[in-house]
Amino acid sequence: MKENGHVFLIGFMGAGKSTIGRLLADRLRKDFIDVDALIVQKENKSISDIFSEHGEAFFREKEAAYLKKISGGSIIATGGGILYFSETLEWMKQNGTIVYLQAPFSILYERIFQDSNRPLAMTKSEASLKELYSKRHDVYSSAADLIVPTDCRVEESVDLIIERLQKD
Ligand SMILES: Nc1ncnc2c1ncn2[C@@H]1O[C@H](COP(=O)(O)OP(=O)(O)OP(=O)(O)O)[C@@H](O)[C@H]1O
Ligand SMILES: O=C(O)C1=C[C@@H](O)[C@@H](O)[C@H](O)C1
Ligand SMILES: [Mg+2]
Repeated sequence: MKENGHVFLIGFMGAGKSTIGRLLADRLRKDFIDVDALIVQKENKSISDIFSEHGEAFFREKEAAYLKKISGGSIIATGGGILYFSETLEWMKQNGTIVYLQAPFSILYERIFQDSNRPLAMTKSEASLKELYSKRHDVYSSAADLIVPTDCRVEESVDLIIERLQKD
């Protein structure tokens, strides 16, 4: 783990970034920030309302801007689309360790489908979500310092991240 650096959890919707982030922060005694929740709080609107009122590009700009304001050494659950801007990835590489939470599409689909808090999952068909998953899988994999499976018990994923961060 980089000294004073953040731990960025990346991965597709339902991969467990929010769930794992909270537990990881407790175990490592660090602050936990969920970028999705931060945007909702700062903009005082739900993610779905931001998407429908201002569009996806507006959401992505806010996401990148709020991410960069988080103070050092936090555990950060990013949004699934955080790598939308390549410049954000460069910033993340310089400011912490990037952990890709990975699970097969079929498992993630079961976790996210019909969840009204995830506008992309609500508006896209299973086939187009699968296509998005495949594209993102390549981007997340090449961005990651560590890849950790989340198609297991939550505690196993958390233990694995801690073990690998200590070696990193
Ligand atoms: N090993 C695991 N790690 C993480 N989450 C798991 C695991 N096994 C089951 N889950 C479940 O999967 C769901 C993951 O949802 P969560 O909201 O944490 O995902 P997310 O990556 O933050 O999604 P989003 O990008 O939409 O915010 C939770 O309901 C959690 O309990
Ligand atoms: O995968 C995505 O593009 C998104 C995931 C969510 O975490 C939110 O950031 C938003 O719904 C977009
Ligand atoms: Mg989340």
